[in-house]
Amino acid sequence: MSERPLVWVNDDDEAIRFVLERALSRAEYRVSTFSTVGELNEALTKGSPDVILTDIRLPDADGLTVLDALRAEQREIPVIAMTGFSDLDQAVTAFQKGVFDYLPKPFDLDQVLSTVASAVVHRPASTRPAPKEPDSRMIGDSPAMQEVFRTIGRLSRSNISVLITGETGSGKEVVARALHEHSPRSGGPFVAINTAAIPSELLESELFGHERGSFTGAHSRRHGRFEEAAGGTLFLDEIGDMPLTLQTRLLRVLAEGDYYRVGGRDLLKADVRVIAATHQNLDAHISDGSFREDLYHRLNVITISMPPLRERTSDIPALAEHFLEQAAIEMGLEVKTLRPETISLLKSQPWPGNVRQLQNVCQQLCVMAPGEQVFPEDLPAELSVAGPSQGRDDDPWQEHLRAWVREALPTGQQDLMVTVRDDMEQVLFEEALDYTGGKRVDAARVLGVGRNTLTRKLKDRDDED
Ligand SMILES: Nc1ncnc2c1ncn2[C@@H]1O[C@H](COP(=O)(O)OP(=O)(O)OP(=O)(O)O)[C@@H](O)[C@H]1O
Repeated sequence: MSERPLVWVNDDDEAIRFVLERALSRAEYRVSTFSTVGELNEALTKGSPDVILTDIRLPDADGLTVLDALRAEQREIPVIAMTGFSDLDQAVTAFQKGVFDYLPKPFDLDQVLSTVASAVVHRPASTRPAPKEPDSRMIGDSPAMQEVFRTIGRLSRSNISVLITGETGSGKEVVARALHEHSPRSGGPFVAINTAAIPSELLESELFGHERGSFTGAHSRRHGRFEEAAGGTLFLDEIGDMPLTLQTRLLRVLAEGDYYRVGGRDLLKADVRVIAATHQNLDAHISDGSFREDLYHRLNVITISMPPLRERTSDIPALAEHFLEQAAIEMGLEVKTLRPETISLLKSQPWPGNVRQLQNVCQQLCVMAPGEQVFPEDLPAELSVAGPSQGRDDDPWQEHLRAWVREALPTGQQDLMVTVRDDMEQVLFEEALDYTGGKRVDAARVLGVGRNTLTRKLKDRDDED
């Protein structure tokens, strides 16, 4: 997952800083605030935001001078200017100096957010944070994953379109990267775009680029993802969310092999292999008319279906080990290991968030688990055990028992019944005696067994000890 975009706000009015910081943080941006041009310039020597929002009239200098500083260093960070003393001249000057957009105060917060969103999407590729080198190792011993590996292997000499289906977090992007890395295009770029994350009105220019002035806010020519991915692979994630008009355009580009930037006249060659992914049922979208059937067939030359994690629980130990190690390296902490009973518990979870959810749990454990070994009780609360007292047929403890049995049987372990019964009695006796303050008569009553039975069993245990 990429990092949240960083927005720097420069305004000498504390109330404005407060309001903007709150609104932007709620919209999932990271925010830093400054109150003078000096402070902002100082910060620019050490860091680089994705977008700068600056007042023009600041106590020490004109806020627009930041544009001169950025230009001198050839840094293309979009700057949005704000001012309470707006007039046409000032707006014109701001645009001439190269601001991304201009917001006269008092502004509407929704307008600020949409302008920032648009600046983030259209910032030049060079200012986007370099994607973290992904650990492209794909883990999975389960038969289902072995089948996925075989398909990737079979496709390694081809450039055909692949549609990857599977629940969210099941590893679709990992598969897309693997397909790219094992393809004749591996020397070219791998460019991913999440169709669902980009406002539909910006998606066309995001994909195909635009010419300067082709629409409001298009202040300079921009290369689209098709151009960025030339010679490589374009990964279209969440393809099911693509608006119909754009589906038509995409289909035409894929069929004809060339396209124009938005507002452009130069015909560009679409030199990409397209891999698409979806967690949705595209058949249903085709039936209700929200997805084009002809585009579906063009994208879906081969389908790879990612099985959900809960259907390949045998992958959990290796995945967890990998994620615990990765988290420890990233955070500079010691590598933790899972106790066998913790693994059994993890295997019995429903994993609605799939591999990504397991990855998050491992990151959490890396920081929070107290010791080097991770015990079941160290797991986050949502993975903890509910007792049988809740009386549901699918209570997790039965699932844990099931997972334990499944694990124990192939190891050749004998006397499973005896082991389980002894452990169960031990827990029941201890808890009941604890509850009744050590009174055996009462403990036998609450457990629903005869007093003599309880006494005999306790004696047997004492003798064994
Ligand atoms: N088999 C695997 N081996 C190692 N890491 C994996 C594997 N599968 C998934 N991951 C990791 O789990 C996380 C989620 O995977 P990925 O982003 O590929 O899922 P996705 O199906 O594309 O999700 P979404 O539907 O939300 O886009 C990523 O950090 C990825 O590196």
